[in-house]
Amino acid sequence: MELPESAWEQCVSSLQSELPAQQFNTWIRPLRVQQAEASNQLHLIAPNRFVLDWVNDKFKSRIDELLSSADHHPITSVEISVAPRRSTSFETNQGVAARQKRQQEAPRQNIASSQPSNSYSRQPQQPAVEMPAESQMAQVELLPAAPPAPLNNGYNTESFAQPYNDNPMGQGKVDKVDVEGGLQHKSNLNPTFIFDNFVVGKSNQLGLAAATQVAENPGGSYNPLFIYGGVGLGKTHLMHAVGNALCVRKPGAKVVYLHSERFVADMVKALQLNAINDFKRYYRSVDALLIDDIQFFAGKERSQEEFFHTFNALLEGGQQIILTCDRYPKEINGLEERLKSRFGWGLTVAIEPPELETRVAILKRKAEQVGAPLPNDAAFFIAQRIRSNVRELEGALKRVIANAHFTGRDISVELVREALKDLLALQDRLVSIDNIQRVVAEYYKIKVSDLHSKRRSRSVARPRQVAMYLAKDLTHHSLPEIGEAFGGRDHTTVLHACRKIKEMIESDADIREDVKNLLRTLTT
Ligand SMILES: Nc1ncnc2c1ncn2[C@@H]1O[C@H](COP(=O)(O)OP(=O)(O)OP(=O)(O)O)[C@@H](O)[C@H]1O
Repeated sequence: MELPESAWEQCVSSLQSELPAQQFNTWIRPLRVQQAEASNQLHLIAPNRFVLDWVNDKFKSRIDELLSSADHHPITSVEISVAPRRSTSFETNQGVAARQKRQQEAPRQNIASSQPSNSYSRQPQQPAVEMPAESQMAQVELLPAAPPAPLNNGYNTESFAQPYNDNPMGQGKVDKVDVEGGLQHKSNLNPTFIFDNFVVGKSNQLGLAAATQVAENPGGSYNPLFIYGGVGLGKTHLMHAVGNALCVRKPGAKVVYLHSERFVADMVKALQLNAINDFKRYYRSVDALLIDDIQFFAGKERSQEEFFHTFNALLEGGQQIILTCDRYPKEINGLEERLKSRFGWGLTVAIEPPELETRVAILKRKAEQVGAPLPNDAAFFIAQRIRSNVRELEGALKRVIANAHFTGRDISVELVREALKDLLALQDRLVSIDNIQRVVAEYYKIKVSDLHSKRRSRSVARPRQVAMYLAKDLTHHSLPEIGEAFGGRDHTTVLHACRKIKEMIESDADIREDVKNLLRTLTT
């Protein structure tokens, strides 16, 4: 191994232990080492300017520090630049030729005018040469997308993009219908999922920043935009927000949202009806393709194959792709390697569960939207009880509002307690001190009795402190009560444990991960 590379590996593993997984995956993981000219130099490649600027701003000094003190071969000069343009089939002459062929094949009668109505400002593209992503950004303002093909084989393209009605607020996905040259196109965009009503906090600010960038520069260097994170955290909302913004920016833009299961179902249907070419043409003609929950592609080889080609064609044409997933691309089992690696070509951002203040802000905003006054103490009460999922937060709020409506009372903590009685009772069972001790002991592979014991070895003392911290955070027991439940300890011991773990959550990635996992187990 080249010396700078092994120094970089060391640096990466230090950063991995120092940073939250979300930050590590978003900013450090995509960096690549370029062949260095001297053993004390390192040249890193960032996939795009967004990552480059962020890394330079936030992590460069730490990277310099770690590399200059690398064990055997300190690096004295570190340079980071943006990835050169990819020299794959995407931007090769064959790629351009393929796209031109698609355009020529598209039937003339469907082109209303020589100006494409469904593209962003696009310029003819030069055959590709290796060039930095800077020039790529300008260059991907590309050719018109292939105009829509006529329907044949009796296959109605409308069915490609049925609304996928998974909106828990109950409005359903409202379709936008464009009629272009006889092709009925449905965007499936939910008009209520917009940037304006997306509440930002620490947990989702990266996702929002990336989505905003894409809305401002579709088909630019953040293509594809890959948003990942747990259930009900706002991935779909952000994706629609980009789509809606694109339609405002360019009325008539052909933006298509669909769930990955719909893509699979439509593909199967197209195969059955012998209409796979229509299927291909349809998806390759869009300005932006938004596919939700792509983990459902796992294990579906034919769909992956088809999606792979669609994906390539869209990227090649400078058309924006946005994908969401419940996990980091590399962690999707059953997905072809070539897709995994392509998913990381643009920008990958994580959305984390919202912290307390963001949960309160979301509740207040949602209540305001429906004109229901929600006092702060009631909002805090709900937000403290429902932690891991915005969709559940919304569900709880809906129940509270409905209860206030039917009983003719104002919303208060008391009313919240009544409206959410069954949910809170279930939670109380889940987050009793006994259960916390059981879950923590299981997680750290120790015995519950160890948590009660006087043993002070690190392997027991740290889990005990974590369990005390969780007991304070999740239950309503006082410090003396918690101390009592941990082998009759003093309340100052509990207080010390809570402070220590709180501090470690900031400074120690392992503890942060442990607490996050335990919270997830205990609250969902
Ligand atoms: N930051 C936020 N501000 C306002 N609303 C939010 C926010 N995050 C999530 N929501 C709302 O929470 C609900 C669930 O969000 P969404 O459907 O986008 O989640 P998801 O991450 O795509 O979940 P899944 O993985 O289940 O598809 C939506 O109604 C959305 O509007």
